[in-house]
Amino acid sequence: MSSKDFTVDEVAQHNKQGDLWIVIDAKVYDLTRFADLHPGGANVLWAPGVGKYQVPSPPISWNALTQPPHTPTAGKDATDVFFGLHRHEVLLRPQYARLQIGTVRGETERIKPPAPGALSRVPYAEPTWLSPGFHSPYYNDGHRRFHNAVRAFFMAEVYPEAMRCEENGKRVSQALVDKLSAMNFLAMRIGPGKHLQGRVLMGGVVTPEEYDHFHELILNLELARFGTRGFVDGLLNGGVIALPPIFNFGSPDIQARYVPEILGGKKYIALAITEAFAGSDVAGVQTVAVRDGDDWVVTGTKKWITNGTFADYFTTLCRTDQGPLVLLIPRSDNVSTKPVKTSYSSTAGTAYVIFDGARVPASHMLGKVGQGLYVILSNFNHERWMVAATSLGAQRVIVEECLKWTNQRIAFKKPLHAQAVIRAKLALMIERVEACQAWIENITHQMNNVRSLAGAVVVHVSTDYRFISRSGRETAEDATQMFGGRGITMGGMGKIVENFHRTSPFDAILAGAEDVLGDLGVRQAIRKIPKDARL
Ligand code: HEM
Repeated sequence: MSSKDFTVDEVAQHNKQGDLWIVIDAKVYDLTRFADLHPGGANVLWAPGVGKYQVPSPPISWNALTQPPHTPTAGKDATDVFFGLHRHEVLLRPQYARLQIGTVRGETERIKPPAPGALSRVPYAEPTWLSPGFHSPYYNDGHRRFHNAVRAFFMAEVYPEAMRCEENGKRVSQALVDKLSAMNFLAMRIGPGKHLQGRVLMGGVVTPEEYDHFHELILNLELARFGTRGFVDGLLNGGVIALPPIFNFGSPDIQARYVPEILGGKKYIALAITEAFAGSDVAGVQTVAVRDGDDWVVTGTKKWITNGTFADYFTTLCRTDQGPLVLLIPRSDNVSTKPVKTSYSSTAGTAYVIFDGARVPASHMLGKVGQGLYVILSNFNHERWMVAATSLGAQRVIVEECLKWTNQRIAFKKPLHAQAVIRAKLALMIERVEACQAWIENITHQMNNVRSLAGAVVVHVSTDYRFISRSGRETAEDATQMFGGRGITMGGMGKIVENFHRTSPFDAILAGAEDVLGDLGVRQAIRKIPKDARL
């Protein structure tokens, strides 16, 4: 017998205070010294059925639903008790993994976390194009290769920092930005276009010519899988929304001077539109630009500016005596920022920005005087689509969280999903996420096939955006009910649901309030009703 191979009888003898072993999924843990340090307290570990090892019951499976009457397993072995109270990741943390002293003879572990980057096998946890047996008209093998590379890279390189920054509120590290920049992450997030020319994307897995909006959709959906909304916005979202006006309206000199260092991750940029004075009514901004010789002098404030706390440049909407104007304003002694504490993590760098007579040369105009609203509004559609994609990605993770949780949580002596009311909530969140996916893929296909988001597509982006953000909040509510106290607790079992419940309102506000956008979509549709259309 190997020293790490214990019989069931041996394990069962270590079942008292001062000598406590338990088995979780065929692995033997010595909790004797850990008991007093256990965050859940020591006494729960002496509870009947915990230290005393029993032959594990069959795993509670999704199929159990179809096999009534279900055999209750609560409290009969430490595996089920453990997974009713902790996420699997607890066992993988090095300080806890070392509590394992061996395995139970003749048994093998059954509960394995998917390998980093692997697809989830939980139903609905992946979009259908990634699910065995399904087909899609939108994705090809190149998209699959890209997806594999992105998920593996994100899980290995980005996920650990996402967890840290979401909690400690610090901005993304330069080391990670450098790694992302080597993949041309920010350039890819802006979408297909001339700015990709000559770049090696994701290590060369896709060429700039092949790169399309479905690649971009994949990036957004994968980012959302972290369940860290603040960090996702902190991950250079400022650049995603502030650079296009430079591409589309900046002079060649301005582009040559600023774009390379921003796409290279050496400098940061934010989009400065919203103010305490004006949100969805962008035309109401109060920040003023006054012409003084060859310069513009800017005075005013901006609020809720994503990445603003660490931005070097601001793509800024101002008013002038001849109409709205967008200026690229570098940080200077006359530009200051301070954090705005919102309900998501300050890793997003959300800022209050004060322009106090900031002077910029006229060469920094992005478009003409009077054209400012056009510059900004033409940028909004892409941002809305991105926010909708982020919301969708997060909703899918919530569906997976809820399916797993209701499968492993025992209440009233049955898995939670033995309750019809829980299954009804699951059905609703599944149908919402699949409808959102179908809708966004349709829009993405249109984006691949029109030169700019115009006419009918804009109508759809507006209503699509509203549908997805509303679905997100309904799913957040349902998920929170299923997780109970855990759904309102930061950290632990319900941490992803809690994060989504707290941050899903962002999806209904960023890039224009969802109600304003829904109304915009309907007004545009009304304008398009043929004059001779009658019932
Ligand atoms: C290897 C064994 C174990 C380790 C490493 C461990 C670790 C932890 C940790 C880190 C937490 C804090 C919450 C979290 O991060 O999820 C926790 C909470 C808790 N643990 Fe354990 N635990 C173990 C076994 C058990 C067992 C067998 C029980 C059985 C009764 C138990 C009962 C609890 C309870 C009741 C809480 C509080 C849960 C809450 O606040 O929602 N733990 N444990």
